[in-house]
Amino acid sequence: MKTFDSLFAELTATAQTRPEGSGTVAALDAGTHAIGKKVVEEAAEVWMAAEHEGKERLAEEISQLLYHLQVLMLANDLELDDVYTHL
Ligand SMILES: N=c1c2ncn([C@@H]3O[C@H](COP(=O)(O)OP(=O)(O)OP(=O)(O)O)[C@@H](O)[C@H]3O)c2ncn1[C@@H]1O[C@H](COP(=O)(O)O)[C@@H](O)[C@H]1O
Repeated sequence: MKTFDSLFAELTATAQTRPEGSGTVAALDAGTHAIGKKVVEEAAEVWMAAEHEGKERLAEEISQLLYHLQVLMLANDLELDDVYTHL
């Protein structure tokens, strides 16, 4: 099963190797403004799922939010430790 750290390692490699058809590469090319909008959209979907859609949908929406947060980290040259130091 993927974890937060293993997904970040995968996305870091994806950003470097830039495989064709990667949504991550497309998002990174679109830039921080576009990624930030996606983060806000996914956060709203997390909120709605928590209120109305049940645990399974909530877990799915949270996974998408975590993904987009990681893309935002990569777009801004943040490492996991830059975040973990504040936990
Ligand atoms: N975990 C994810 C992941 N979570 C969410 N997403 C993206 O976020 C979108 C969220 O879906 P929504 O239904 O909320 O959005 P949508 O409006 O239907 O879709 P869009 O029109 O916004 O793309 C998905 O369509 C994906 O584009 C993800 N994209 C990729 N990953 C993983 O990231 C890795 C690299 O992926 P690629 O860069 O695509 O190769 C792989 O392990 C993937 O599994």
